Amino acid sequence: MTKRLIGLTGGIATGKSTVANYLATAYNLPILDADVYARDAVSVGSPILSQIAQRYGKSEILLADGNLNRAKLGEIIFHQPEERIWVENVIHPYVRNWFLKTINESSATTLVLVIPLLFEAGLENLVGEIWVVSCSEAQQKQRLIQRNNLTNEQAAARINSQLALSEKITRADFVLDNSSTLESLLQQIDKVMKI
Ligand SMILES: CC(C)(COP(=O)(O)OP(=O)(O)OC[C@H]1O[C@@H](n2cnc3c(N)ncnc32)[C@H](O)[C@@H]1O)[C@@H](O)C(=O)NCCC(=O)NCCS
Ligand SMILES: Nc1ncnc2c1ncn2[C@@H]1O[C@H](COP(=O)(O)OP(=O)(O)OP(=O)(O)O)[C@@H](O)[C@H]1O
Repeated sequence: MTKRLIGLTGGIATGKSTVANYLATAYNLPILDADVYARDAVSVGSPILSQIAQRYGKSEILLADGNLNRAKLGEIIFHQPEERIWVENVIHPYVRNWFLKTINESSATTLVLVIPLLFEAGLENLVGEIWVVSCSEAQQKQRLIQRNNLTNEQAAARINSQLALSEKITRADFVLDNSSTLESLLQQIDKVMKI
């Protein structure tokens, strides 16, 4: 039987995790999260973390305990597009393989794949339908600043590293508008799940 593969994307901090948490609790759906796989890719002792350390210098990019200094790598890749592309080229194949392996091994009939960079990384074909979670640009920036404790400039750099949300909306099968209350968002999810 073919599996229903829901690709959940949107801009940074527009509400993907909020939607995924609801799909997990209310619909008991398994959630596969690209950010989790991307973290796994750079775990202590991994070949990918070694490559990153080699490029940026161990003392520069690793914390005292050997973990990746994520804030430091973020400062680099969200300000230098060529470095972002380099990092993506080493991490994305790992993430893609993890998705393929997990989908293959799962006995679930419906799976939710949370992929922030679904369009940017050309992963449209991995999923059967694309849901885009949206809100206004001002809300997105505000939520990002608040949740990650970023400056206005840092938040803008992250947002600008991604394909414009307006463009993602045009490529969606379903758009979930998260510019209002949580309740309104959950109602929209229930509606789409009934289709
Ligand atoms: C730069 C890193 C270390 C910053 O870590 P941090 O803990 O601050 O953020 P986290 O990993 O939770 O990501 C938060 C969000 O940032 C955005 N983001 C992450 N990487 C990218 C990128 N290469 N381009 C655009 N946006 C990105 C996504 O919306 C993501 O959901 C990390 O994001 C990273 O390793 N990025 C490169 C790998 C990647 O492309 N990951 C995206 C999923 S495959
Ligand atoms: N309707 C809403 N009203 C107010 N705040 C919200 C709403 N929906 C989500 N938020 C808040 O906005 C922030 C971003 O939401 P969430 O973490 O779900 O986004 P995300 O798209 O998964 O982010 P990322 O791209 O970083 O993984 C969180 O702090 C969340 O609590």
